[in-house]
Amino acid sequence: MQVFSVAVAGASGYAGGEILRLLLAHPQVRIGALTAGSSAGTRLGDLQPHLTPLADVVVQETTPQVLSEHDVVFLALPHGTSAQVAEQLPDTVVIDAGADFRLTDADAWEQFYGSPYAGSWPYGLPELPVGTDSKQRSALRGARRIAVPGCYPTGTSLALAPAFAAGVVAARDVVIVAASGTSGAGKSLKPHLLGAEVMGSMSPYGVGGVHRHTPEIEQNLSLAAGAPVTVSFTPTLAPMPRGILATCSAPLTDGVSPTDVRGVYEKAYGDEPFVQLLPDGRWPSTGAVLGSNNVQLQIAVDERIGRLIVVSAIDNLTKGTAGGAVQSMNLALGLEETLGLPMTGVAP
Ligand SMILES: NC(=O)C1=CN([C@@H]2O[C@H](COP(=O)(O)OP(=O)(O)OC[C@H]3O[C@@H](n4cnc5c(N)ncnc54)[C@H](OP(=O)(O)O)[C@@H]3O)[C@@H](O)[C@H]2O)C=CC1
Ligand SMILES: CC(=O)N[C@@H](CCC(=O)OP(=O)(O)O)C(=O)O
Repeated sequence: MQVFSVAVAGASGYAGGEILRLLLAHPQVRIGALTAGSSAGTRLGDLQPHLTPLADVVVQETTPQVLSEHDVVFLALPHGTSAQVAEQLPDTVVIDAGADFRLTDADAWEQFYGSPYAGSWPYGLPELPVGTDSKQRSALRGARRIAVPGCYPTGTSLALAPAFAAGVVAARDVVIVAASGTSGAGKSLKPHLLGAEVMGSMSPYGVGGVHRHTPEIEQNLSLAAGAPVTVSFTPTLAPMPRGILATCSAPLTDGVSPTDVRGVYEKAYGDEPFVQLLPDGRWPSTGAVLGSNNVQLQIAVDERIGRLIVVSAIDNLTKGTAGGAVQSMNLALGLEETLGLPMTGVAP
């Protein structure tokens, strides 16, 4: 059995920590260098106390020399940092959890990120329908560079893409409201994320089409539809550490019945190991997907106003980041896609 050496840059952060949690259970991976920024020189056990088997590994500085000795490098670094590191790793498979290479439209990048465009890499969302008969996974097999999706785009794109791919919704008045756990904002100290601000309270942010995941969601849905799709996207912060619950809706095409829509989703996801269309009447919850690579979905048709409503739940750190990253690595290396990825959540 082939074993691949893997380094993680950003090992002290939330995304890097979750990548390591999954890699520790991966049968074909040997964890090598762990790197970070200001915490270089610290034992991982002092930074990520839940990663017991790696407690005595000392985190190193993030340099091309340290990282290039590996078959695979995961980058879990702030936006802009990963692009600089990746270009110095020409011979390594690089899986970037950051946003640097997610967008194919340079103007959209500059508008939403306000920095120079670095380019685009194959997008790491294997289950994403691309047109009627294809999925994004075909672009990931054997890839040497992969851009892992943002957490909101993962849950929301998988919620609506089958409907766009099948043409059962119209590409206008698409509305998405999603609540995220606070780990989505990373580990660094931010005043609006203090416990006293977040506990027992919910609030929106990035309202009015300005959140940087808006163009990423539009890119995914446009790819599915084969035509431009625009969305109204409103993120909200929820008083929980992990999870994203997204409520997504779009106008139904004339003459489409609730049974037709259910058939579309059953066909799109019936064979997907990580995407579960729940039985009628049961609704997704973040608690049920906690710590797993699963996406739970449920659909409803509001016949009174002719809209499709799709609710999705993911764990933002697992399927929304690290799980998507490891799943993409499996495809890039020609391994079984599900290796090392939890399909059971943690409850209660
Ligand atoms: N949290 C989430 O749900 C998701 C996060 N992501 C992406 O993953 C990436 C990491 O996010 P997250 O883990 O949340 O962030 P954190 O703030 O928790 O971690 C950031 C990591 O980057 C390291 N770092 C910061 N600056 C540098 C630098 N100049 N050189 C080397 N290392 C540096 C930090 O090291 P140190 O501690 O030593 O400073 C730390 O390990 C981001 O691009 C984020 O957008 C993607 C999807 C979802
Ligand atoms: C709750 C929260 O703050 N979430 C983050 C998104 C996390 C994510 O997916 O990050 P990247 O696109 O940066 O990789 C945000 O809204 O900025």
